[in-house]
Amino acid sequence: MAENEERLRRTMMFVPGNNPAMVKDAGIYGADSIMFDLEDSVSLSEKDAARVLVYEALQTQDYGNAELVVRVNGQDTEFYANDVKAMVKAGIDVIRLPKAESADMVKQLETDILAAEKEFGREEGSTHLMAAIESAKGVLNAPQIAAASDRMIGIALSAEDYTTDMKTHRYPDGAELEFARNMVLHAARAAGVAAFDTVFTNMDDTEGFYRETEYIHQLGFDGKSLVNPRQIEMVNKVYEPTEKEVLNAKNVINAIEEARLKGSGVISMNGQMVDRPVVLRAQRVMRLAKASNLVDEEGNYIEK
Ligand SMILES: CC(C)(COP(=O)(O)OP(=O)(O)OC[C@H]1O[C@@H](n2cnc3c(N)ncnc32)[C@H](O)[C@@H]1OP(=O)(O)O)[C@@H](O)C(=O)NCCC(=O)NCCSC(=O)C[C@@](O)(CC(=O)O)C(=O)O
Ligand SMILES: [Mg+2]
Repeated sequence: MAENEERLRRTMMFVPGNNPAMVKDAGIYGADSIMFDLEDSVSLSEKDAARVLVYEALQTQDYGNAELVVRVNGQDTEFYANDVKAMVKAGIDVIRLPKAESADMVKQLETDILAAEKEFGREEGSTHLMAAIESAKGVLNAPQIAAASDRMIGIALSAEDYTTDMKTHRYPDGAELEFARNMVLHAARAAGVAAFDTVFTNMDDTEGFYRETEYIHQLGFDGKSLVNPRQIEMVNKVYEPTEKEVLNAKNVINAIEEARLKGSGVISMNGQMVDRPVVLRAQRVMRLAKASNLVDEEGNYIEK
């Protein structure tokens, strides 16, 4: 990936940290981000074993280009400190803080990561972090949470815990999540970090999964947290640009490059004004097209 190119994070798949087969094979499904879980999918009696299993896997397995994330246990647990230390030592890309409710919690994680980087000789600042918003308090503090650290890559809505906190549960139309989704999304965008929608847990409801993914794609989320590899291809399908969108994006990028050579930042293309926001959208379409193998190295659409 080029230095300044924004990483695509359409799919962030949870992998229970106590399941050796799933941990070993997690790289074969093509998720943009693999998220090893040490928190709620791991029973209390297996917490230490899961940490060791994930640590070993990070030393020995090849997960290709996937971003590697670990969801550590909460800061109020006896496992949190050892989780953070072990994962920083292993060289994890991102630590996901569950049940984030304040900027102070994020700053605490930042402090703990820095201490571990120093202790284990990791480059300072090389470990990134993200926060999961799982309660009313977390939603209301989402703007401060998202902006709390330079290491922050994104915030995620966690609807299972959130709906429990709100004394409701999940409904097919998602009305109970409307406020939280919009808060998380706006907080992320205002802080310049990624926004992840929540997991969808009914593996057999393909229609419901597509409906929810199309909705959050329309809102502007970068992607979703997932619990099963079968969901990856469905999300990628929803985020895949159409041929018309790719051709238009390519034309926009060509036209603006020509205009810049002539010293102009705004042009008209087919009667439509093309300026910076249009160019940024076109660049994102081209990144998505590349990830879906719709274009060649030069960005030309590959006819099927
Ligand atoms: C759901 C199910 C049991 C279904 O099992 P099934 O057996 O029907 O799956 P199949 O499709 O038949 O599996 C076909 C092949 O894929 C392999 N495979 C399946 N899943 C895989 C996977 N995840 N990673 C790698 N490999 C996988 C499998 O081993 C098999 O491999 P093989 O035998 O070789 O063919 C299974 O997927 C699973 O355990 N998921 C993870 C659950 C989990 O992590 N929950 C915690 C996170 S949520 C949470 O905490 C709430 C939250 O906190 C969220 C937030 O914060 O966002 C909030 O508050 O909202
Ligand atoms: Mg949760």
